[in-house]
Amino acid sequence: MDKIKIILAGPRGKMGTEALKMIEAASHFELAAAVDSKNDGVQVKDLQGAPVSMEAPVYDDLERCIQSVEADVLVDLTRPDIGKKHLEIALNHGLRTVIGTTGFSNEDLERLTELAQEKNTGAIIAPNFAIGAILMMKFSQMAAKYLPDIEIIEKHHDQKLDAPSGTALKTAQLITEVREEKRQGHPDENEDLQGARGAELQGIRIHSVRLPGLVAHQEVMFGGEGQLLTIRHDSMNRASFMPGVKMAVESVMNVEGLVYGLENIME
Ligand SMILES: NC(=O)C1=CN([C@@H]2O[C@H](COP(=O)(O)OP(=O)(O)OC[C@H]3O[C@@H](n4cnc5c(N)ncnc54)[C@H](O)[C@@H]3O)[C@@H](O)[C@H]2O)C=CC1
Ligand SMILES: O=C(O)C1=N[C@H](C(=O)O)C[C@H](O)C1
Repeated sequence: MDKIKIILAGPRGKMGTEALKMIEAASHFELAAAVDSKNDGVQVKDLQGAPVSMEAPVYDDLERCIQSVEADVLVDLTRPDIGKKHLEIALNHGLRTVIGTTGFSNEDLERLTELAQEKNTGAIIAPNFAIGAILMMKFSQMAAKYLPDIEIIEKHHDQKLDAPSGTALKTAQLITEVREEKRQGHPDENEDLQGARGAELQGIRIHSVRLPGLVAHQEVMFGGEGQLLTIRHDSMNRASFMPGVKMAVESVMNVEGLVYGLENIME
């Protein structure tokens, strides 16, 4: 079997450095190049935190990288504004893409779904690669059918740029597929301090906590008469995401159009 040749965007980041280790350890993956915001022309092995044996060039521009190296898949682990641009560039070049970067709006998803169709190219946007988090979202969708009063509390490290998290948005979206829109709380409820009740998506409340010491955590709370159900997932480190990144890279080789969420490719 030919190796899957990967361009990794964001190789110096918390996720990127972990992804480099995963690529190096997978015998059927090969790093074709990396795209960084700087370090154009250096070798990946010379980046801080990179495996010392990784011989692949660094580019500071994705377009030029795609034109210069032979690759099968782009993996993007950068930042919201860059991830969107990168997916657009990759699709325009017909390059299959796995996006772990979060911060995509519904409008972004609609536009990029159309572009993937138009360019006849497969792509996966995975708001969360951790298998346990996918299960947490699926279990929450199941529970929402029976307990429709729901509050999502997501907790992340204080370097996170987007709020709410991609996982919280995806969880809420999955729940809206099975739950009628519903106003929660008292009909006369008033927010005496703006934001006290969190963000709102079709009546579901979403609260974002940002603190040093946290990695990535989410609780979905369901309230019923005389009972509470809490479904919770914790990622303690970035290694927790890597089996999902690996699965996404393998799967994107056979995907048509844009797939939003790893649950769509898990058996
Ligand atoms: N889908 C998932 O399971 C997960 C997704 N994430 C998301 O992945 C993204 C990255 O997260 P972290 O690694 O924690 O962030 P980070 O801040 O540690 O890393 C981001 C990296 O992107 C680089 N970057 C910025 N502009 C760039 C450009 N133009 N080209 C190439 N690289 C560029 C930065 O230099 C930095 O090294 C975030 O959007 C985060 O929300 C994070 C963890 C899990
Ligand atoms: O920024 C992070 O760290 C994470 N981002 C993703 C999200 O926004 O849901 C996935 C995970 O929660 C970690």
